[in-house]
Amino acid sequence: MLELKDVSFRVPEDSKEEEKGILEHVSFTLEDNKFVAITGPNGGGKSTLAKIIAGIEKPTEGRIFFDGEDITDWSITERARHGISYAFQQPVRFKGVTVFDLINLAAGKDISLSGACQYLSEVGLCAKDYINREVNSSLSGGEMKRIEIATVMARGTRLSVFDEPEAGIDLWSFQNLIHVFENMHKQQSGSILIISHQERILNTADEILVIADGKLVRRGSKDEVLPALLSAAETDTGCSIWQKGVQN
Ligand SMILES: Nc1ncnc2c1ncn2[C@@H]1O[C@H](COP(=O)(O)OP(=O)(O)OP(=O)(O)O)[C@@H](O)[C@H]1O
Repeated sequence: MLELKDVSFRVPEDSKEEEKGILEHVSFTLEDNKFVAITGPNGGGKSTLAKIIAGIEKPTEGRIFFDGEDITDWSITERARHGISYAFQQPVRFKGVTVFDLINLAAGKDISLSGACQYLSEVGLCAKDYINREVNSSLSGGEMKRIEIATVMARGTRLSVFDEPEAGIDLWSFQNLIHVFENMHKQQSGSILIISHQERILNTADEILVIADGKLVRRGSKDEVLPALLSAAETDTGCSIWQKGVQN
């Protein structure tokens, strides 16, 4: 379904003529109906990779294919139209738009109030308290995250990319969030690519990719990757755990 071929993303270094490599020669394929988690140290390049897949950033090198078609030069809108959804690490707010409008817009067709409320309930929000609220700064970060996850569910696209959906979500809601992703996966309504630092989310994945220092340093099933990450995390600190415990 999705294929990244030798993708790099470089930016000019401040006050230098050299370039800084944020992502370096990343290649992988993502099959239909798979749940893939991307993890790795802070600043490793995970969000940049997600943005490149969604079309928010353009790779400086390499190509991206979706169903065999080269989508590297496609805009976010074109990618969304062809079935790629993206949930931001820090969701965008829309003044003057209600939560209902946003879910309705995401669904791409007129849905009933109860249909929209169902999505909110699934992400642990009391629908009647939120459905008519404006998507503005009065909503907390955790509420925004959950509303955004509800909109991605309403879109029901072939590939849903979530950037740290757990960020800012309280512990109780986090348990429910795990079920949301488990259910999405069970329903096999598309592929899920999720950036996460949470063991429980990584545990739900069919496959884990580890991105460190801009490179794909490890890829495998959770049984292959997770034990190495966890044991390294117990005995080590800092960036080296990602390199040491996870090398092929
Ligand atoms: N456009 C840009 N210009 C300069 N530096 C950038 C740019 N985009 C990303 N970076 C840098 O690239 C590195 C990777 O950022 P990215 O947000 O992809 O990391 P991450 O793995 O998602 O981190 P985290 O786990 O903290 O969310 C960071 O050091 C970031 O500051």
